[in-house]
Amino acid sequence: MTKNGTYSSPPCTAAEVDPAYFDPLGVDPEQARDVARWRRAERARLAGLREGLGQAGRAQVSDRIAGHLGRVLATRGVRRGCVLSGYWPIKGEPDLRPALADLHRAGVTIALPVVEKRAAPLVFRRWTPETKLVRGDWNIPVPPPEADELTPDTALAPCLGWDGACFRLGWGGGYFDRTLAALVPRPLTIGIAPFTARLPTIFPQPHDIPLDLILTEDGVAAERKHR
Ligand SMILES: Nc1nc2c(c(=O)[nH]1)N(C=O)[C@@H](CNc1ccc(C(=O)N[C@@H](CCC(=O)O)C(=O)O)cc1)CN2
Ligand SMILES: Nc1ncnc2c1ncn2[C@@H]1O[C@H](COP(=O)(O)OP(=O)(O)OP(=O)(O)O)[C@@H](O)[C@H]1O
Repeated sequence: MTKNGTYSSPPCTAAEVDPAYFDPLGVDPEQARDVARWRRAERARLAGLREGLGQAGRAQVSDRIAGHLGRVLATRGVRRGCVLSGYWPIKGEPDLRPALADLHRAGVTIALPVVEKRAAPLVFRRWTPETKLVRGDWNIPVPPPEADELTPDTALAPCLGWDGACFRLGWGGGYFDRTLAALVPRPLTIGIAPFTARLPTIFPQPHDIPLDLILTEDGVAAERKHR
């Protein structure tokens, strides 16, 4: 600490030593509060927008995303023996469960995310079409505790909102960011969302980790060239 109360080394150093470390002192508290408030309002607006698509509109979005997913995964080398984490859709998220079942039949090992500890990285557990799910945190159906724990090499991340730099706005728990910060090597990450959930920017904060690509009903809508 220097005499004017600032630290003599930049706040990013700790995160470089341990990528799971996120320094709250690296954030201007006033700006962080403004962004948090804006995100809360955007989450409500985006959830309403998705609601407005109606069941039929959402089903069409889901089917079209599923149609693109196979090709994107094949291009990225996801095949038999790979571990892909999906998600069990909640609150109008695109429903890719039929695609997950198809991938399972094609020999891809499927996992689902589980909140086993609040404010901690997600755990991934094996799912097959025969798995009897149990109610997890936030009532999200999850594989039972005895299902194998896996490390995904590819992860699907449902997005409430997304931007052109591949940043994701989720439900506000920070779970995907914490998980990606802790996973070395980082899996290939694919954000899943309707195209209309696009934002000019999510005002990325130091803890936000961009995804590798965003897949919408129109196909790949954003992509990072360098991982
Ligand atoms: N289908 C699906 N499964 C998923 C996710 C997802 O986005 N979709 N997640 C993706 O990460 C994880 C669960 N994410 C969660 C995110 C927030 C809260 C939660 O309790 N939210 C509080 C607000 C928290 C806050 O603002 O600090 C709430 O709404 O009451 C729970 C789980 C894992 N599984
Ligand atoms: N690596 C991290 N370490 C500590 N806290 C983190 C980390 N990543 C995110 N958080 C905290 O989580 C909170 C929510 O983050 P954010 O608004 O980005 O959520 P989100 O990505 O939309 O949610 P989710 O991933 O659960 O859908 C923030 O207050 C942030 O400080």
